[in-house]
Amino acid sequence: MTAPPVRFESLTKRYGATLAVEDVSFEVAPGRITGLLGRNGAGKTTSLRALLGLVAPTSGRALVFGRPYAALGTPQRVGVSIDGIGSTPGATVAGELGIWATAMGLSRAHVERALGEVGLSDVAGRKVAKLSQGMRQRLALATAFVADPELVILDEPATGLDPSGIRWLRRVLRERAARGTTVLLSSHLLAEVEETVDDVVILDRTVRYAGSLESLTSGGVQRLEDRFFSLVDAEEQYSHG
Ligand SMILES: Nc1ncnc2c1ncn2[C@@H]1O[C@H](COP(=O)(O)OP(=O)(O)OP(=O)(O)O)[C@@H](O)[C@H]1O
Repeated sequence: MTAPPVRFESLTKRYGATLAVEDVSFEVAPGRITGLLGRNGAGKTTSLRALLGLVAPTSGRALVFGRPYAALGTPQRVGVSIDGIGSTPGATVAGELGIWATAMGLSRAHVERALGEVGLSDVAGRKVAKLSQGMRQRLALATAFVADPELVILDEPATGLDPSGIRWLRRVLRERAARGTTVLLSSHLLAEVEETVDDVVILDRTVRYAGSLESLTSGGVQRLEDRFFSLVDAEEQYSHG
């Protein structure tokens, strides 16, 4: 049997006295868009960082195509956008993306295709430092897309986008998924991703729900936000978070 693109097996991570994630298990289905949803501090980034080998689990494991990410051998299969994975001060848009492409042994044509896909071709020569937050999100997406990967992992891709940017993101991710790419994205913006995701993992230190959006919302009869709060019982914390 082929391994799923992403599989968490009882992953627990402690930072000293803080239990960031506990006994997290779920799978991401191929060719679908899965939203890892939770309030601030629910453990989304920790889970994605553990998946990418950027933090060591306290116990359990998280696998990409059945292996630890570091043991994948073909990292080009996975595109990643997550905070803290480098950005080169002073680089231009095309220069920054070119650094990634070169590191992965890709050609200039990959850079141009990815810039086109995220609508940044016209600002290829602009300094990254001069980009708006929305354009930075597009560049982060281009970084994830540059190798034309089978799996894309995006930490909070909707943050900083205005309503038209969110619509645009939805369209770009849908087009990717239609071509067979699997997408795992994290978000604390429930309304923004409600129309984007096929499957949902609700995280509140541990998994509160993992399954299709359709089942969670009874085919759209209930709002994702209402179902979310009924599962995590965190309205108070969320409104202050
Ligand atoms: N390096 C660290 N050292 C200590 N505690 C940490 C560290 N990283 C995260 N935490 C804690 O672990 C918990 C989960 O944080 P995490 O960043 O994974 O959540 P999140 O869902 O991504 O939140 P946000 O949406 O705010 O980024 C929080 O209590 C956080 O304070």
